[in-house]
Amino acid sequence: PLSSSVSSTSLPRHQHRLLAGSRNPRRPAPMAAAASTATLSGCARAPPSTLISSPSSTRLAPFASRSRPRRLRAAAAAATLREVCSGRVPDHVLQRAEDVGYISPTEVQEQSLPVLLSGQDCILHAQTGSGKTLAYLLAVFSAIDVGRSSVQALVIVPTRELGIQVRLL
Ligand SMILES: Nc1ncnc2c1ncn2[C@@H]1O[C@H](COP(=O)(O)OP(=O)(O)OP(=O)(O)O)[C@@H](O)[C@H]1O
Repeated sequence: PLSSSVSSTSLPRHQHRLLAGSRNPRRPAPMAAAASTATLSGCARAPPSTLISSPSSTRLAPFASRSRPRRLRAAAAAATLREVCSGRVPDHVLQRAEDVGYISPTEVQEQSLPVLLSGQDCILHAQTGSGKTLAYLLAVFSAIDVGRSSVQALVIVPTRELGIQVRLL
């Protein structure tokens, strides 16, 4: 149930999509789907997908400058990352995030985490290096049960290089 205004082929490679609990098993997730889990709360009756689109995403830089992380707009956020996650992300995950310096959310995180953590489908549309990966990983951590040994979330990325980056984060 993706937003009908966004087709799976019209988005550039760097965009990530989070499909939180597909409600239609006959409709496969698009190739660019970044993560999927069947255990997000409220997924069975979640409203249609939300498209989070950072204004800066319409001004894509040349490929050379997109290939390295951008300076993040984190300091201007009103709430801390911990506050935005509002008790839905395990404390040890937030503590680890703070230990490595993730105190304030980036713009795309600030906008998307309330939606993601409520269990809704969400498409994140923002420049490379804007913090999309951490946003959907926090949503995954809020949904999985670390006591279970079965696979509960799947992150699919289009290149091996991106897979390594996600794993490092
Ligand atoms: N809230 C934050 N505070 C500080 N640094 C952050 C924050 N969120 C992410 N970062 C760092 O910013 C860098 C870019 O983030 P990330 O890889 O999540 O961006 P992205 O939008 O997913 O990029 P891409 O489109 O290339 O996959 C990473 O090095 C990450 O560690």
